[in-house]
Amino acid sequence: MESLLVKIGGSLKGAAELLEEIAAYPGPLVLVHGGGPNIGEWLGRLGFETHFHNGLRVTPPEQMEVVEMVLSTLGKQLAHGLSARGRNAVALTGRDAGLLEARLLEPELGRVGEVSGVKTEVLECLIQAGITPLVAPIGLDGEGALNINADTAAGAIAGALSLPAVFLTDVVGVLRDPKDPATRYARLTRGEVRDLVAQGVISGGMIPKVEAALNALDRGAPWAAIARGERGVLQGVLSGQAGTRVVL
Ligand SMILES: Nc1ncnc2c1ncn2[C@@H]1O[C@H](COP(=O)(O)OP(=O)(O)O)[C@@H](O)[C@H]1O
Ligand SMILES: CC(=O)N[C@@H](CCC(=O)OP(=O)(O)O)C(=O)O
Repeated sequence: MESLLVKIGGSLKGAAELLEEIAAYPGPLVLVHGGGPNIGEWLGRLGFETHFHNGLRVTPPEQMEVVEMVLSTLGKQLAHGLSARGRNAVALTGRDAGLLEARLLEPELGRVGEVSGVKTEVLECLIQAGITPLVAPIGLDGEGALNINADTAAGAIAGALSLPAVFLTDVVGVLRDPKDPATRYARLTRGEVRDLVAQGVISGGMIPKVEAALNALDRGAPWAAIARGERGVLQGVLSGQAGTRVVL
């Protein structure tokens, strides 16, 4: 069975149904998870205000520790959820074995990074050993941890490992009308993506997803798709029945 990189959106909050689906996949998987809603919730509880700029969370240094704590805990919870369902999983962040080298994106965004290098060794070792790695999107530069959008991290890792990239989220794919699941695009080219972003049809959290899908393809992923994290989705995406395939 084909190896896949699967990105789990924070919007899915590790739903039991999704864990069942992922645990049951018969082939090797590398998982990258988000956690945006949980990060927002914890920042709020701790009295921090949170702002987004072009879909990225502005992350002042004093909030970075919270981001890292939330993502690390979420990774461990997901690893437990999968291990308990018979798929042994280990949760990592970009700090482990130098996995995600990053650089500061724009100083005005605070500790927000983009991936500058992926050290794939630890992922390859775990896959070889039959263990599923889960990666939280924390990168490292010379100063310490950087907050990376999880879609961006997933695209970079899929490219580095030459794995198909499957972005699981809370919608069935890219939609012409975000409120109507019947308007799903089965396939989108780079040019079509660019037009839909310019028209405002693709907005918010969908922008980093389509960009990450294109980036993964540019870096060597054989294919990329965006689909809803539900039972049967991985087979659906593999057969081309579910989700939106992004092509070059
Ligand atoms: N054209 C579009 N089609 C589908 N969803 C869209 C579109 N434009 C914006 N979105 C939004 O993108 C969201 C998915 O991104 P996001 O909330 O960041 O998810 P995740 O946490 O899974 O990464 C959808 O729930 C929807 O509100
Ligand atoms: C820089 C940046 O925006 N980082 C994201 C990282 C988590 C993420 O991307 O989670 P989702 O997949 O749930 O959106 C954040 O702080 O929310």
